[in-house]
Amino acid sequence: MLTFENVGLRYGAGAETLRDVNFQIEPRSFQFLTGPSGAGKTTLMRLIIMALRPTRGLINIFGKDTAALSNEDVAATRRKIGVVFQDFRLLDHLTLYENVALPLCVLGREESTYRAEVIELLRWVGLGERAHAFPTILSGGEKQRAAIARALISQPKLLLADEPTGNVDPTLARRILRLFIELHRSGTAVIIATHDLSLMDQYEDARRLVLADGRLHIFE
Ligand SMILES: Nc1ncnc2c1ncn2[C@@H]1O[C@H](COP(=O)(O)OP(=O)(O)OP(=O)(O)O)[C@@H](O)[C@H]1O
Repeated sequence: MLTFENVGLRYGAGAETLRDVNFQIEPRSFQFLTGPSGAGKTTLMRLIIMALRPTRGLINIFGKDTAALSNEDVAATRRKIGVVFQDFRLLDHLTLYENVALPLCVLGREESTYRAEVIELLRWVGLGERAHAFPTILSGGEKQRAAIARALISQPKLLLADEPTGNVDPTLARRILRLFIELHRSGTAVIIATHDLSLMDQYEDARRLVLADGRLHIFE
């Protein structure tokens, strides 16, 4: 469902941040993306969601060459990808329910068609009681789980999560990992960017994509 072929990315005039990156992501697969701080994990995720264009190489997603996509196709492709950003990106003036419902609301869906789905998803991430709270009064872990719910509401085929356990204690990190594993078992491909070795050790079946010196090394 996603292929990188000889992808390079250079910011400005400096050296390449990513070099000759080659990998494939299969449907229903689970992988950790790891590497030292500054290795390019966020950059790689931004390439996948087409927030950045590669300096060279080919990126093919859901069977299409991303270089050939029209703006409309880019928007349609992004709707198939759920993203949990490092900084959550919740809107503070909306309740959790409204934040999670937003992607569907933007698509013009009637609230009656999704209300139950949003409540169910908030329950699934353990925030059923917090549906009408505003993000400003939530803990880091609660915001994290709300951001996960929002990424999942459109039932994406591919989920990207950037340091999804960076702000939570080990118990909550385990719980969040279990949510991602459950999601993967229900058919979504999952890529989790993380530095957290103990988190990766909890799911040894996962592939590891390791960035170092701009190159990607794959451990099946
Ligand atoms: N917009 C930008 N312009 C110039 N350089 C950038 C930009 N964004 C990132 N970089 C540089 O690219 C490199 C990779 O950054 P990136 O954020 O992708 O790393 P990361 O592996 O996600 O790091 P971390 O684990 O600390 O989040 C770093 O050297 C960073 O300074």
